[in-house]
Parts: sequence; structure tokens; C-alpha cells
Amino acid sequence: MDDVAIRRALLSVSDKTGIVELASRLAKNGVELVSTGGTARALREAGLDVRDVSDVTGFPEMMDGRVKTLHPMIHGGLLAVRDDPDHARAMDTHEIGAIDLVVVNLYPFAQTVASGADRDTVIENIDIGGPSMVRSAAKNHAYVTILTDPADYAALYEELADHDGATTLVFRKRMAAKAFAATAAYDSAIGQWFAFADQQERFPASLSLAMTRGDTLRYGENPHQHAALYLPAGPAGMGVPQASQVQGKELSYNNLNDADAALGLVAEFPADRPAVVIVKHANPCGVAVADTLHEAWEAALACDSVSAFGGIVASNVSLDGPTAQAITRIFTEVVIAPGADDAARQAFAAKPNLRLLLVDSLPDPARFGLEMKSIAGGYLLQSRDDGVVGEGDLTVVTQRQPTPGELADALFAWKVAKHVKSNAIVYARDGATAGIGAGQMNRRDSSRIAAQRAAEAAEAAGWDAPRTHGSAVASDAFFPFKDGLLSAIEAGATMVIQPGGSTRDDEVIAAADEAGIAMVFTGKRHFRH
Ligand SMILES: NC(=O)c1ncn([C@@H]2O[C@H](COP(=O)(O)O)[C@@H](O)[C@H]2O)c1NC=O
Repeated sequence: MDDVAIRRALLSVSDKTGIVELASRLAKNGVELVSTGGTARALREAGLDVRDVSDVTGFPEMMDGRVKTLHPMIHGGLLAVRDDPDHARAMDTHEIGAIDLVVVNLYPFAQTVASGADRDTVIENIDIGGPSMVRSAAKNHAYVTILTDPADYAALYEELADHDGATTLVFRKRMAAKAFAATAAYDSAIGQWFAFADQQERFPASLSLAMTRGDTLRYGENPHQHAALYLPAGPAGMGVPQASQVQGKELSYNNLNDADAALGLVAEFPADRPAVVIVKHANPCGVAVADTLHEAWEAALACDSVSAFGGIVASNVSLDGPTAQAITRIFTEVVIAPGADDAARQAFAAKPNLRLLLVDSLPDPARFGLEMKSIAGGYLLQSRDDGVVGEGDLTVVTQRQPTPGELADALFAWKVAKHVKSNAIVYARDGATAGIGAGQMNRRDSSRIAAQRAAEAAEAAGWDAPRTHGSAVASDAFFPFKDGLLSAIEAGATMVIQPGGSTRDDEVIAAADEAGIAMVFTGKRHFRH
């Protein structure tokens, strides 16, 4: 018989949601209530009869609440193996009463950190007595029921109703598993805060991540893969998981990944000029800035309207009606932006499957953060690629100086190249990408593919020449040979931006000089895998 009747309960909660109802129901079932200071006060105010923990322990709660329940009268009552004669004798000798149910939720450590509280306040919000009780009760789930989440109170009511005021071992096991996961996440958040925020360690000797499950996704990258979204237990910042979904189908694993890529790139463009990014398979296939958002959309789409089909669209400003109308003319999976006016919402509503996501703000491209990737047998961690290159960081290495227009296009192309999988080649002209070559195993192929796409776009649009003519071209890493540069020159580029640093830089610079183009080195590369 695995059922244990609930006769005595200890309630000690920071989040007092639902605690009065829970205690009232228990009291009605004849359960004795024991409670700590603030919780006991709340229950008494609701007219319930409660025994103070200090009455059970014979010690006052002391040291600003640091010591309340840390006592053998409590932990003996939680940990005793009731069928063990020695344990039973110890309980008799010391007059320790069994505790059948523990309801605890912990000091709000993560919320305190997120609020920007000072160090002393953060430290004071490390709960010690609570996790100790949670662990004691969860370890002894053969006899004790532990609840750590107000969302489980309803399940307890059902359990007690179905089992005549008792809980089953199955229920206690389930709640114990949840309890240990809760204390592990809690301690992990504390460990992370000590390592990263307090000690400013880049890579602590040991690292455990506290995450809570968000959505369980239909499948992963492919239908035979399982997937779920997890969120950091502590402060998360702004990103796709924090966006609100206004309409559309459930987000898939690939939608989330692609929307993250689109949002990360569009956030590189200051909101004083509208920008649009179209992403396919985590690579941009069209990016533009313009005087109006609608113009930016048209220019981004013109880069590669074939690839844009089924794409993810991000903008750096609130969506308006004309832009939304234009976006809905092609099949679009997701649109993400920092807002949408009524006309835009109305336009999107005509495409009910289209997922419209709104963020409160764009992520800061220069924010600190770690990226993690799993490899067989381990994990790779690195700081985010927060490198931002401005005009002052550039060295002109050719005889010819770039014109202001070329320079602006080069810096634009460089921003885009940072978000294109390597080897990345990006042609840009007049604030819009003209051709993008992504993810090739050599730079020359990326260059050729980008030029070929630009030629196809020109043909589709009926232009006289591809927009690579007179463009600036960005290469995410140096040209190891001059062939990559030559194919860019052949495509019509008049300006090159690249990190430099190849042993053959001299050859590459000579080829640029020979063609009469301008070239700048950034001194920084942007591999992306
Ligand atoms: N010190 C202790 O012995 C102790 N025992 C329980 N707590 C916590 O005190 C909180 C409830 O306090 P109150 O009932 O006073 O509002 C709970 O979050 C519980 O986890 C404690 N606080 C911190 O460690």
C-alpha cells in the first residue's frame, strides 16, 4: 500500500499564489498546518488555524529569516524512514512529528537579479532553508509529498479527492522529480550569477545551465527529430522566444532558428532608416535599407526573389500597411518586427497561416553573450560575434580611395556578410544587396554564385545589367588567392572590403590596383558556421 494520508503539512512559500485556498482545503480535511512567518501571517489573516514553525522547533525564526526551518524537529519529520524501527524510535525519543506534505517555493533569486538589485540583496535572496526542505521531502518521497509549484496545487486536490485524503507513490515520485529539477535549476542560476555577474569569469571551471522548457515543437530540423524550446531561468534579454505571436501557425524549429538569424541581422541597422532582411535557411537572401520600409522591402526582394519564396522577413521598424501588403504577395513563413500598425495587421490577417511576431525591442548587436554548440563528446562555447566595424576601423590598401557611396555600400555589405555562412561574399549597391554567395567551401565559388544570382535577378527584372556592376563586395575572410577577387572584379565590383591578413595580400592588392578598384581592410573577420 503506497498511499500516504496527509495529516500534517508544512507550508513555506515566497510566491503566495493559491496558498490560502490550498491551506483552506487541507484544513477542511483535518490536516494540521505548520508554517513560517510570512506564510503563517497570510493564512491567519484568512482566518485559518496555523502552528508556527518556531513553536515546533522551540527556536525563534532568527537572523533576518536566515534560520527558520533548519532544525531536526523539521528535517527529522521530513527524512525519517517511518517503517524503520530505529528511525521510529528516534522520532519517539525526540518527540519529532512526521510531516506528510511540504509546500515550498523559494526566494525569488532570478527575479531579484533581473531587477538589477545590489549584491547584498541578491545574496539575501539565496534561499537555504527552502531548498533543504525540498530536498529532504523529495528524497523521502516514499512517505512525503513535496509541492514546489503553485501550478501543481490543482493536481494535489484531485489526488486527495481520488484517494481519500492520501497521495499515491506515483504522484509523490512525479512531484519529487519536479522538486529536484527545481532545486537544480535554482542552484544553477546562483552558480551562473556568481561566475558571470559577480566574478566576471569568462569560462567558469564548471558550468550548469538553468533552463525551463518553453514550447514543445512539432519536430526538429527534420520530421524524424524531436525538439523543444528552452528558455534561460534567469534574465533572457530580447529575442525570438520573447516575441509575441500575433497570428499564424505554430512556430517550428526551423522558423525559430531562421527568425533568430533575421532578427540578429536586422538589429545591426539603426532604426533611423528602415531596413528589411529576408532569410532562407538561416542565410540572408536579400537585405536593404531605404527611405521607406516598403522601398526597403522591394529592394531586398529584388536581390533574389526566387530564394525569398517561403522566407523569413525581419524589419527594424514597425510594419506599415503598404509593406505588409507587398510582403503578403509572396509566400512568407514568418514576419518579425518591433511593431505593426493596424493596416499592417489587417493585411497579414488575410494570410492566416503567416506567423507574425512582434518584439518589444531589437537585440543589441554588441550585447555580451555566449553561444553554445554541441559536438560529439562535448560542447563548444564562445562569446557572440559582437564585432562592429566602422569607417574609422578601415585601412585603404589600394592606390584608389573609395568614394563616399562605395564606402557606405562596403560597410553595408560587411554588416550583411557577418550574418552569412562562410565562405561569405556579399555584393551591395545603393543600400541593398545585389548578390549573396553563402556557405561554399571556397571563396571563389561564393563569389561566382553571388554574381550569378545577381545576373539572374537582372534578367528577371529586365535590367540592362546586374546590380553587381558598380557595387561594393564584402568577403567575410581574406582572399587567400587573387582568383576570388578577380571574379568579383569580373562581376563589376568597384570596391572591396575584406579583413586582409593573407600571406598573398600583396598579390591581391596588386590585382585590385591593376583593375583600378578601391579596397579596404577591416582587420577583423566574420566566419560563421
Ligand atoms: N532559513 C530557513 O530556514 C528558511 N526556511 C524556509 N525558508 C524560505 O522562506 C520563504 C517563506 O517565508 P515566509 O513564510 O516568511 O514568507 C520560502 O521561500 C522558504 O523557501 C527559509 N529561508 C531561507 O533560507
